[in-house]
Amino acid sequence: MRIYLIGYMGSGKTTLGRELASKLRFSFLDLDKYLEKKYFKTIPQIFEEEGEAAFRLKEQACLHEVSEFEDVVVATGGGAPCFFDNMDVMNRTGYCVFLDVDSEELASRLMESKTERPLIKGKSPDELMDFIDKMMEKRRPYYERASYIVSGTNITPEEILVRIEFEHG
Ligand SMILES: Nc1ncnc2c1ncn2[C@@H]1O[C@H](COP(=O)(O)OP(=O)(O)OP(=O)(O)O)[C@@H](O)[C@H]1O
Ligand SMILES: O=C(O)C1=C[C@@H](O)[C@@H](O)[C@H](O)C1
Ligand SMILES: [Mg+2]
Repeated sequence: MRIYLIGYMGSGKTTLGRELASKLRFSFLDLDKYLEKKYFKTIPQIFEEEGEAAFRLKEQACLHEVSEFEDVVVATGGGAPCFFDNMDVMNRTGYCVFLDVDSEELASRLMESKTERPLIKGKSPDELMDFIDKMMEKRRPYYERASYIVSGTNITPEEILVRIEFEHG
């Protein structure tokens, strides 16, 4: 059994993923952290030294590995569902949950921690909102291929569990 949390940067994948895993007594895995450990480099370093295309290939390789782990909640990278066969892999090997948080809320959360996220580094609040809106438009069709979509500014792990248990017993 595997649960994949997908959604934009700041949607709460890491925060909710940890809580969900602890409730299910599953392990928790953050795909970004897994990648950094595997390649001995931080994500900002990979973006800077090798470019985004190289990062996406590494991300795909990590997802393929993780898709064979048992009883795990995986917080994916924000862009992971939108590249290669990643969405197919997740839907084939587990339950995929899209955390659908609106851009205003995302921008306010990300303003506090954007230095660690290379795609949004250095943006003003207005630039950030605009950037998120444009990117969400492109990403939404991928995200919406998830088995479950949960939305709002205060998504709880219980809400996700209820959806999964209700539909799968
Ligand atoms: N339900 C929530 N309500 C309010 N704030 C939240 C909620 N979930 C997460 N946050 C806050 O939003 C920020 C981003 O959360 P988190 O790191 O879990 O997102 P993420 O989806 O893992 O982002 P990334 O894709 O960049 O890894 C954190 O500061 C976290 O405390
Ligand atoms: O939204 C994205 O494309 C990204 C999100 C982060 O989780 C990291 O995977 C990386 O910074 C790229
Ligand atoms: Mg995260």
